[in-house]
Amino acid sequence: MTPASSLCMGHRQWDHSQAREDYQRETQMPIASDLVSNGKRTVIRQEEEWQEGRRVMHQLLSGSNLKVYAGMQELESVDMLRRYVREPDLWFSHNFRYATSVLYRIVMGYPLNKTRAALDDYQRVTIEFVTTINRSYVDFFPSLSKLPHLLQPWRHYWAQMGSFHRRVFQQWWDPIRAAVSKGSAPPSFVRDVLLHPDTRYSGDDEEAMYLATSVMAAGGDNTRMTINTFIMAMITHPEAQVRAREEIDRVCTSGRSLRLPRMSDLLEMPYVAAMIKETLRWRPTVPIVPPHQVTENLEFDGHFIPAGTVFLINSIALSSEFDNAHEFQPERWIDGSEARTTNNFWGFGGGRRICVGWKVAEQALFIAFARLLYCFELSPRGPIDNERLNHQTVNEPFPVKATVRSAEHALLIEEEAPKYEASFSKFGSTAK
Ligand code: HEM
Repeated sequence: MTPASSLCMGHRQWDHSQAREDYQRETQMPIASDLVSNGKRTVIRQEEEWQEGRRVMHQLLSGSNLKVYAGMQELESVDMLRRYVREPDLWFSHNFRYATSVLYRIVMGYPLNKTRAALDDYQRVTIEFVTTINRSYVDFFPSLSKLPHLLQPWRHYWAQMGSFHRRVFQQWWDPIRAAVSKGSAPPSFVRDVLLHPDTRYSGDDEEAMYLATSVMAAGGDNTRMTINTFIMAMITHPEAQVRAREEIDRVCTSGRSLRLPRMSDLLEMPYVAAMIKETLRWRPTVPIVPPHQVTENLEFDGHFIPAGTVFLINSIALSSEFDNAHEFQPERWIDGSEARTTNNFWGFGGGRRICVGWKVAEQALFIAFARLLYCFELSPRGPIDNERLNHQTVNEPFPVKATVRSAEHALLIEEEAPKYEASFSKFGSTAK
């Protein structure tokens, strides 16, 4: 991959370019892909190896599956709200737990029954991988990886990181694999799609492990970071917080009767829906999408782009094209398509490689945003620099005060909690 020049295409033609669906990744990344990912993390796999995984992952976008996932997301969000009430200072940790639990239920089928140490390892793996992409000069000049190993002093460091990631994945995968083989696994992406005989997935056990854990990691961590960004937006733009809450109150509060927002409220809450795009525009969760490659000659906006051209989607540049780009203004997206998150929007990438979990993410974010705002006032608990999101830290990234809005809201959360507990204890353990 050799980016030779830079051409700013802008965001306005996004739908046009996306519709061509002719992007693939043929770019080699000897560090991020080969050494750190054993060549098997789907998001940076090359076209041919990637296709089989993508065929299988498409099930994540099916309407009937999304309904099941919505139930899981509603359930897990109740646990998140309860944790916010009990330990408000650990808000960032509750966001992480919610995002990870949702993906664990979807992919592996179980509620999140992991120890703190296992969760920390898992988060470290994800953060390490994400910060590896586009980081090493070897990935920009892949021919360096053809040098004799003795002349590649960087190899050892990255290979060790890759071994650690593989070990952690194995610890998460083995129990699920065993439960599926024994016939005791609950419904999940792994049981019902990936390892199901009808799917005829052609990868071996290791391929399956990387696919399942890639989906979990890509989905969980991007969702976590986006919720953190949303919290930052709320504490620095109180007017947006008030406006969203008014919209949610209109739907969920009637006199003294309260109910939690539901997934089915999405169309009734255009401002909250628009917050999804605006959060991802304001401070993009994936600032630079992994490289794409044009597979046929393309005439685009007066430019000729030959087949084989490698290009990057630079989310930060696209985001800054807007009026008042540094302001958080969800209303800029209210055009009737605010609830369809990939319409005219690049935050989930594009073309054939577009994020396969964007609908899962849309649901997870909507329910988290709406429920957090319905139940909590969010404000800064110290000085804030809204450009420092500190996504890479496992500690509090910026100081936040989350205050439950009233005793009635706290009670509502407690009343919903037994449903979550029941779903957890059915698996032989209780929520910690
Ligand atoms: C706010 C949350 C999310 C953001 C911002 C996000 C963003 C992205 C981006 C930018 C890409 C690369 C697309 C491209 O190359 O054009 C991607 C790929 C991917 N995402 Fe997401 N994503 C999110 C949530 C999820 C969720 C919830 C899942 C799983 C359910 C998921 C699974 C994946 C996978 C598996 C890939 C690789 C797809 C492939 O290899 O074909 N993501 N995501």
